Amino acid sequence: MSTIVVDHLSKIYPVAVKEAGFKGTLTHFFKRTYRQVKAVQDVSFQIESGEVVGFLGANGAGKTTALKMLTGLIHPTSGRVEVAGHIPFQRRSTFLSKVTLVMGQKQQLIWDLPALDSFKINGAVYGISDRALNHRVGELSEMLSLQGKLTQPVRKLSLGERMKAELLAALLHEPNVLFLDEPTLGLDVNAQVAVREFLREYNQRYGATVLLTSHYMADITALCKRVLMIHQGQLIYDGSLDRLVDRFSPCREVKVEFARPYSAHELSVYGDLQDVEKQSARFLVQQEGLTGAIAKILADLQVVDLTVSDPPIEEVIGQLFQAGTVAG
Ligand SMILES: Nc1ncnc2c1ncn2[C@@H]1O[C@H](COP(=O)(O)OP(=O)(O)OP(=O)(O)O)[C@@H](O)[C@H]1O
Repeated sequence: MSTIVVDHLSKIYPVAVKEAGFKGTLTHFFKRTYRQVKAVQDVSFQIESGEVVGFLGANGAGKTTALKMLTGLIHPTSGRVEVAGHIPFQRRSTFLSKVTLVMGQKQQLIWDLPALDSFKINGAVYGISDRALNHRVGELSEMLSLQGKLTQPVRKLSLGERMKAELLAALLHEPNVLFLDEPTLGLDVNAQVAVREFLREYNQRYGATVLLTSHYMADITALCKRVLMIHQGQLIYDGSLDRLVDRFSPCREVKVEFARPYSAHELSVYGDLQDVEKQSARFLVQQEGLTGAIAKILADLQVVDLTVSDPPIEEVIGQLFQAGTVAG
């Protein structure tokens, strides 16, 4: 059974336009003109109970807007959304008790209080008994390896511990539909892995349905078999991650530091040049040509350091769009 049903969903934001200067301010004051930002355009998909789905798109593609409509924070301009059998924007308590939204860049825990105190406040808001709350905190803090960290003020926790405590707070009411917007944003690699492992275990233990956005491809590959890809508000891909990667010959990111400066013109023959600074450069190189490209860079140029990594997901997506390899 589909837990999430999105049917021809659109969101248009009216944005006031103001011309520069005093005249512009005066005109704006008396008669406002608006332009329309089509943040989400005619998007349809369904997510089955227990699925973990990655929601991909470059900055400004419309992911957060879609998540806000799915959680009832904003009203769609048109189309229909149903989550766990509810219309989100009605904000019924039966709906709110089933879903949670975690935004990596926003925090709900109170900075100067121990996380445990914030949990008690959340518990009261959701009407969770002390006994049930203690049990839930014990279970989740064990899964998140947070024991002993919940009685110190949140400001004293590391970023990774704080994100885990944020997750704990967001899951106290036992939601089974999780909307996660960049849950690993800014975390170091170990903390990213810990959060990922937790999400996998939570999904398996509680059969939770998860829709996840992340700029870290590793989050998506570790957790999601299926991905939705949104571009300029439109859904351009809905299918398996494997098929997406198969369809696009993956690139690697090659960062090089040189002993002397080279011009962009000189460097452009070694790969798809992304940035050049004084004595460093960053390329995207197709996987199959990687060894040859590195050998040529090392042979031709005065290299001090060279690293190869996965490119940021936005660039992978950007490449996909440029190459026109992803069709609707
Ligand atoms: N409240 C708003 N008013 C006007 N325009 C908005 C508003 N919120 C978002 N937008 C615009 O809608 C578009 C989609 O934004 P959204 O935040 O949904 O993208 P996103 O995919 O989540 O991006 P990011 O990865 O950068 O968070 C962007 O052009 C953005 O500027």
